[in-house]
Amino acid sequence: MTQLTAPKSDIIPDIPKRGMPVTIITGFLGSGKTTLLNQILQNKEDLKVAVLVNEFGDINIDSQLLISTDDDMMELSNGCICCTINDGLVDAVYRILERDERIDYMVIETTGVADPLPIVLTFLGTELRDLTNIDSILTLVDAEAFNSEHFQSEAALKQINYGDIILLNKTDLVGEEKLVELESFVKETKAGAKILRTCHGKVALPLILDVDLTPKEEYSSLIEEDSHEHHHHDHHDHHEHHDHHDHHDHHDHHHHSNHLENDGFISISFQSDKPFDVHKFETFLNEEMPENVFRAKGILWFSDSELRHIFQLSGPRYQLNADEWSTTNRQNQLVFIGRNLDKNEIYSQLNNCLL
Ligand SMILES: Nc1nc2c(ncn2[C@@H]2O[C@H](COP(=O)(O)OP(=O)(O)OP(=O)(O)O)[C@@H](O)[C@H]2O)c(=O)[nH]1
Repeated sequence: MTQLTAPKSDIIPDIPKRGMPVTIITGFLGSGKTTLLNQILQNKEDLKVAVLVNEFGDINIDSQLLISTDDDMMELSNGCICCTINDGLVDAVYRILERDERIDYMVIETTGVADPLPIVLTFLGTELRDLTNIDSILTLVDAEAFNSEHFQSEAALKQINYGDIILLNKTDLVGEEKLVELESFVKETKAGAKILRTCHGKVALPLILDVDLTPKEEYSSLIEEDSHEHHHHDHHDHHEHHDHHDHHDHHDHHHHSNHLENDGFISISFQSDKPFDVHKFETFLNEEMPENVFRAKGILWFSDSELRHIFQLSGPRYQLNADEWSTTNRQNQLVFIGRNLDKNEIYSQLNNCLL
C-alpha cells in the first residue's frame, strides 16, 4: 500500500498499477466510428493498441478498411453485440491480455445499433473488472443526419446517454446553427456531457484517450441486476411496427433480426467472385436501390478496373473511392443495413449488376 514512492527496481517486475485502459467507441450507423478508429491508429505513435471491432453484418468490411496495424489488430466475431457480448467479448479481451507482446491500450468499436450498457457491464461485472479499466465511452454523432427523433432508435439515444465524451462529427456537412441545436440536445439528454466537434474524426488524442472519464460507481447497481437476470436481453417496449419475423431465410445461423436491441435494423450481406459492371452498378445505386437502405458499405470489384473500390453509403450520400487490392483474389463484398429490407429484391438487383 505504501510502495507508491518505492524506487524502480529491475528485480521487481513491472506490475501494472491498474488494468489495461479500454476505450469504447460507439455511435449510430455511419456516424464515423471506423474513421475515428483510423485516426487513433494513425496518430498513436508508439502506443501499442489492440482493437476489437464488432460489426453488424456477416462480412468484416470495417476490419479491411482499418489501416494496417501489424499484429495488434484483432476482431470480434460479427453479429449483434447482445449475442457476442458474453462469450465473444470476454474471450477476445482475454486473448489480448494473454499475449506475450506488450499492449498498452484497448479500443473497442461497437456496431452502430449497439447499446453500450451490456458492454460496460461485461467489463465491470466479470473478472475483467480487475484486469481492465474502462477509460471512457466515446459516442460519435453524425451532425448532419442526427435529429431529435434519433432515428427512432433506442440504441442511438442510449449511446448518448452512456457516452462520456460526445463527438459531434461531420461538422463539414452542417452549419453552426445545427451544431448549436445538437449541442443543446446532447446537454439535455446527458447532463455534464463533454462535447467535442470533429470533422472526419480528427481530434487530439490526449482529449479522448487515457482520460479516465467513465463513472464506474454509477454502474454498480446495474451490475447486481445484471447478474440476477443472467444476461437476459433488456426488452424495450417497441411500439413501432417493425417486423422481426420475416427474415428467417437468412442463409446462416445469425439471427440479428430477432433481437429487439437492433431497433428493427437488419443487415444483408452479398458476396460474389464475379465482377460488377460499373454502369449497371451505378444504375442500381441511383435508380433501383430501396430507399430504406440506411447504411451500406463494401469492397467492390468492377470488370473494367484494376483497382478495388471502397463503397460507403450513409443516409443520402455515397462515395466510391479507389485504392489498391491487397490480395490477389478479387471479389465483391457488400453489406446493406436498414429497416424492412427485402433481401431477395436486393439480391436480384445486385445479381443483375454482375458481369
Ligand atoms: N463528410 C464527412 N464524412 C465523414 C466524416 N466522418 C466520416 N465520414 C464518412 O461517413 C461514412 C461512414 O463513416 P464510418 O467511419 O465508416 O462510420 P461508422 O460509424 O464506422 O459506420 P458503421 O460501421 O456502419 O456503424 C464514410 O463514408 C466516411 O468517410 C466527416 O466528418 N465528414
